[in-house]
Amino acid sequence: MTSPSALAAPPSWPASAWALLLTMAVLLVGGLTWRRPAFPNGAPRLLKGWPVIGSAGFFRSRSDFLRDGKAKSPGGQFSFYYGAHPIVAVSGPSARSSFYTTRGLDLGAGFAALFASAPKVDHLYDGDLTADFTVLVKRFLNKNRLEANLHHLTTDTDVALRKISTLSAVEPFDLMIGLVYQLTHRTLGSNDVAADPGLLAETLAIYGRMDASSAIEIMFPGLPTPNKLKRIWGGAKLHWVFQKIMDDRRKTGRTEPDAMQAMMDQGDSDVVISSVIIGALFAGLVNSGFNAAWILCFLSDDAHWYAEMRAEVDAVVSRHRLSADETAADILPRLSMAEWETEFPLIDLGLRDSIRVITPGASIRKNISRKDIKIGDTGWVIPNNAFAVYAMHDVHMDDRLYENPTRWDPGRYLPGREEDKKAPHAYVGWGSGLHPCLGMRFAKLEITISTAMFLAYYDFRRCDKHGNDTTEPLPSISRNAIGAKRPVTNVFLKCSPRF
Ligand code: HEM
Repeated sequence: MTSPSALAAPPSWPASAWALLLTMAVLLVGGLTWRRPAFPNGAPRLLKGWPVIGSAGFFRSRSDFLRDGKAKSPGGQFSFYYGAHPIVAVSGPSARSSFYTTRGLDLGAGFAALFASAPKVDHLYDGDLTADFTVLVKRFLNKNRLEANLHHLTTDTDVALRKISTLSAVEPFDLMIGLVYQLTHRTLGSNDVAADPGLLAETLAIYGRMDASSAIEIMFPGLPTPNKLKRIWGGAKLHWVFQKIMDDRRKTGRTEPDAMQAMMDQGDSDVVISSVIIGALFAGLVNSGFNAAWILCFLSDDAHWYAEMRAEVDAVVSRHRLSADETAADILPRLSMAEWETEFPLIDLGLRDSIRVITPGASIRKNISRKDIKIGDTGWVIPNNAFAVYAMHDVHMDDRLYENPTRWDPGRYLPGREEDKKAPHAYVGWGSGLHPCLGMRFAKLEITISTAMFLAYYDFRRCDKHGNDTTEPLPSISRNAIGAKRPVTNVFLKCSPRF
């Protein structure tokens, strides 16, 4: 038997430490392997991955991993493990239809388990966060609320655009991500944050630090990984900021016509309110901010669509002008919601194709139906309790549907081409089937406003970081990322005022 003094003796410590580590590793491997459910016979062929961690490529280079796996597998369907999670990767038209339309394939459960880059608040919350979030987002994004809030969107955009320096190069991603964050607070968050540049910057920075999802955290959901601790800390810090605002409102009796107040008035707890706001801001940031900026980049690279969309905006401005001395800044904020939604069809197509081109990654579901689910007519199944993933590129980059698919080309949706209608669920950029995006109306509204006002206020062209003209092609898009990203190198724009 080892005596206590022997344990304390310096030479024996490294050996004991190694033994302890080894034991932990064996327990971890054993535990994981033991917990891994086996794929039943009807599941697609299992792709062999690493022991314990499984197929790390799903995390490191998702698009390549799913493309290669499809190419190597009979019928394009395959199974793999990611840590303890059994996952079936589906592809092709028939599999896509069943992925998007089968009840029992749950979006929230898939997202919760295989995504880990949002601030984490669920440890504070004992209800069904996903279900509550969905109900509240639907409530706050209805037409009347959006309409009542419209003046904030145009005023905030006006203020942000007027701050643009016409002397130096403008980096569109910081500009648009900051603006979208502010507009999302106006609509689904707190006016106190939206109106305070300091609070906006402080809280936006917390999301910025959360950009990277952690492979280890997803593989080993029980471990307190640094990423998980960072997300918990981020969620807590955001909650404290929002709680302070709510306390102040209660103490002073001050009210605001915003989502935070509406939830306070109906008696939601502070944690529910923070959780909904944090989730909504995250949904806005990961998609809307990037698209708002990418559209400007694509326009700066495409003289035809730049001229067409600028003319569309100018025609709207002329149509609504009441006197000769009015500028676009006087006219555009007067537009009603219906006018914003119907008078900019080309900007809408620009956004549609931006989403198709820049959104990498995969849609995720979990089979919670308690039985195996058939993958279309492929003959394979998604086993009960397994996850299913569908890579967006499988359809969006299919050159049998989309001509020259990596090119941004809003004209591909116009009558005569209508490439997105060539097959069922051929466009999944706003979701499809059972899970259309619940934020689409708001996202379209804010991106139409930011793009139209940018085109109305400035002429712009690509430049380098010193403001000199450049003919360099647009930098490429990180297709292997898990969500939308900035370009791999910075893009800059030189802006000249139009009035
Ligand atoms: C350009 C901006 C946006 C794009 C491209 C986008 C895209 C999508 C897509 C593709 C899905 C379906 C995901 C899947 O099938 O796995 C989705 C779902 C969803 N989106 Fe968006 N989204 C955007 C903005 C927003 C905003 C601002 C919100 C507001 C909070 C939001 C809230 C949601 C919600 C709650 C769902 C889940 C719907 C469900 O569970 O059925 N989205 N979105």
